[in-house]
Amino acid sequence: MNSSTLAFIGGGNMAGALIGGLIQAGSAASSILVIEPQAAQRESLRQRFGVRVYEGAVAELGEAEAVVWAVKPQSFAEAAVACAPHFGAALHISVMAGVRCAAIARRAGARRIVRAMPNTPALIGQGIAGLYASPQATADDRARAERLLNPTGQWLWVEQEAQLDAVTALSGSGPAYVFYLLEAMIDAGTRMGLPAESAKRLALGTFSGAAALAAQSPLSPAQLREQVTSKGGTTAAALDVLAEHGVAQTFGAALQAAANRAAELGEQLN
Ligand SMILES: NC(=O)C1=CN([C@@H]2O[C@H](COP(=O)(O)OP(=O)(O)OC[C@H]3O[C@@H](n4cnc5c(N)ncnc54)[C@H](OP(=O)(O)O)[C@@H]3O)[C@@H](O)[C@H]2O)C=CC1
Ligand SMILES: O=C(O)[C@@H]1CCC=N1
Repeated sequence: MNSSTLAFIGGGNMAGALIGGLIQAGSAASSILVIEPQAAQRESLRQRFGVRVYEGAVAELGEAEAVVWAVKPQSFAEAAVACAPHFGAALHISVMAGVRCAAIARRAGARRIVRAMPNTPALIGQGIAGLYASPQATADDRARAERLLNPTGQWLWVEQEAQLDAVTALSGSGPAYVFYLLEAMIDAGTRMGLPAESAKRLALGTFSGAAALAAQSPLSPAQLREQVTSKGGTTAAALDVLAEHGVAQTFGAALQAAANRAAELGEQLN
């Protein structure tokens, strides 16, 4: 990463993950500035990474060649009013769920925009993000966004902006579904008599092992599931209960609700 100035608007979880990755990848701390209203967050970012932190919009935003929008969608309008007067001709990269390029262009005066939808495993370099570039973004802009995301894990580009709502529903919110299943499996194991620590280890090992197998195997997830499922055996008994309760359909409905919410957050800002 080169050392031209990068400005983060919002210094919470996602900004912290991205900044941590950039610093580890060799970016100079002095090239990163963060606007963050919470004193505790500012202090944490300053101590962990040595970046420049400010409570509110400052003239230094004009130095930024790239701006990263990492506030909640509901905070974007107010933040844009405060910051927009200071921006130069920067590339704008947004990680905000739902907020459309059109709204970022209109409210922040941005022209070249890349939207990214990362997820929290980015905190340990094992995230996966979807990226979308506005038609005005250049090849250099895309490369810059890739350099921002690289240290946090994997990324892929989508062709249509609306597809980012599906990315948000699947992988942006996705870690929460995995944690939810983990909690349920650990609880069940504990109720069936395992020590809590053992149940946790077994559940975690099962998730990481199954994910690694699915990633490496030429077989589809459905075929891998069939390999586990002996006729008349234990897995079949469990899967019958999941089917009776329509768990696959429920998952479908849950992801659709997340995508709808992303679209709604976007519409509120148009
Ligand atoms: N968490 C996740 O898993 C993911 C989040 N995202 C997106 O990333 C964005 C940030 O999420 P996350 O990091 O979790 O949220 P956080 O709440 O941790 O961070 C946002 C920070 O921005 C601050 N803020 C509020 N208003 C302003 C302002 N006017 N100027 C500057 N900073 C401001 C907030 O302060 P205060 O608390 O006072 O409001 C808060 O500290 C969201 O848009 C979300 O959709 C994307 C992918 C995954
Ligand atoms: O829950 C949210 O709105 C954010 C976006 C994706 C993950 N967290």
